[in-house]
Amino acid sequence: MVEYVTAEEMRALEANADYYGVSYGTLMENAGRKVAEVLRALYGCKRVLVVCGKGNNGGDGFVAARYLAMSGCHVSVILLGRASDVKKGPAVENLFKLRMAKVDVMEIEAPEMLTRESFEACEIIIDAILGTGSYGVARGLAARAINLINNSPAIKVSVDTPSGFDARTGQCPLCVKPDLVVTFHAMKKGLERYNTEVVDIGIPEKAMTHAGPGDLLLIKSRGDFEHKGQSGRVLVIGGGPYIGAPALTAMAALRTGADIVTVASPRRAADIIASYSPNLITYPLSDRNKITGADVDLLTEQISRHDVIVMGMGAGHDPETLRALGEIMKLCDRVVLDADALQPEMPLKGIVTPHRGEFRRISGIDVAGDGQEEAREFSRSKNLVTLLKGRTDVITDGQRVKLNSTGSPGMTVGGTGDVLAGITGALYSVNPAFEAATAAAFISGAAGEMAFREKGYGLLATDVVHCIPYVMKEFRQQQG
Ligand SMILES: NC(=O)C1=CN([C@@H]2O[C@H](COP(=O)(O)OP(=O)(O)OC[C@H]3O[C@@H](n4cnc5c(N)ncnc54)[C@H](O)[C@@H]3O)[C@@H](O)[C@H]2O)[C@@H](O)CC1
Ligand SMILES: [K+]
Repeated sequence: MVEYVTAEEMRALEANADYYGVSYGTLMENAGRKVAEVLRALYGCKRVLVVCGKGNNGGDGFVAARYLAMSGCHVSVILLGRASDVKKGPAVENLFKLRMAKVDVMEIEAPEMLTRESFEACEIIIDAILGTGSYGVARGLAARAINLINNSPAIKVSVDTPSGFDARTGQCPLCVKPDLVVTFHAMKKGLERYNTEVVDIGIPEKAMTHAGPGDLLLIKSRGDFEHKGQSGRVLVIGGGPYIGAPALTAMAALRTGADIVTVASPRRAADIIASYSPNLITYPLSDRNKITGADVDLLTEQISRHDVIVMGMGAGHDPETLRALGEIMKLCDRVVLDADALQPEMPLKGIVTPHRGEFRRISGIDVAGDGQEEAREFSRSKNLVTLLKGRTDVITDGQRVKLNSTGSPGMTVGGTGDVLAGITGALYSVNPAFEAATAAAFISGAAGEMAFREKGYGLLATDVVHCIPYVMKEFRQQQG
């Protein structure tokens, strides 16, 4: 079976590779070198014209041109724009290296500079105009260059995708008609119709198996939405014997970007939580001290008004409370279940976030090794997503499995599990369960690492909450 990656998944893999030590620059170097190698092996050292765009696809073209020139081939380069239009770090660096290697680069400042003659005086054209960053129909200089390339008798080799190919849709209304596509890492949907060679560019195994910043690129969060409420409404149901736990969950959900977070708690807890922070909306339940059967009807409307319910934290295990939690669970559709809501007799669904002891309680299984197989089988049989917490977290929907190894030793302090549940709830309110749980595990651990750098073993769960927006901002900005 052919393994496909989408343009978004490729971006995520590249970001994870960078995080796990193979930089964007190294990936580009490998990509360009591989194109030059394939071309030399198939066609020998002919006169080559490399047509480069301003993004990273063009960057690959600069690298390929340098390698071909170094191996003695006659190479010239057309850049569709000015050198100053090349903005992305690795592409800028490789344009510089190309100039240092004394390869002629012609900067195209106006459409008239693109003439038929320049595309006919070569035997091979490397098409490095647009890659996976392309969307919609090719425009401007790119469109003109694509037409001229297609009218040239030269052999055409496309870098990663034929320019003009929209990797999001697999559509190609106006694109280069290549003799060969050299695509990176894995097949992209729609490329089957071309003569395509897949080459390895050194994305490390860990970038695929482990959560990383790339997993944040696969989810939506605040900033991807325009109106209030669109970034998610989360209802936290918990509290009773413990009061801080649901408050931490709610604060974490807010810091992750949820628009509206409501905490439904027994009255005593609700009053105290309301006094913690003006950011928290509380919904007092019927009893003063614990969640009871009388709350089931009371919560029906609240549940319908929120996108995701996060429940269990701080509720205690009074039998009446557990019975009520089970009944409330039946009313929920999208739900994150933690702590006291993790009981074997409950109708578990959505995302469960057990540590190993809780996992034993709900599955009857004592995890021996890394827990991957046990968690996967449990998720498959219950049709839910498991986020099994540990030194290395396991996230699985029964089919896919991701590991997460962010986190710090200081996170053994109480309350960090409540924080993770809150992050998970906020992301799940606007994303699919598996992607939300994976990104949540990464963010929670990375926030814990940041808090540990600042506070060492004195870190508190509230410090982790404080760091959530910083890590989300940092990792979303770091893209090649
Ligand atoms: N991110 C990375 O580090 C790596 C990226 N790689 C290469 O980078 C490519 C993706 O790079 P980018 O994300 O920079 O994107 P591209 O280089 O594919 O294109 C980006 C540029 O094209 C413009 N554009 C988009 N659609 C257009 C259209 N229809 N008509 C005209 N212009 C259009 C955009 O405004 C942007 O300036 C991959 O295909 C691959 O070749 C490889 O170097 C491996 C490493
Ligand atoms: K291309």
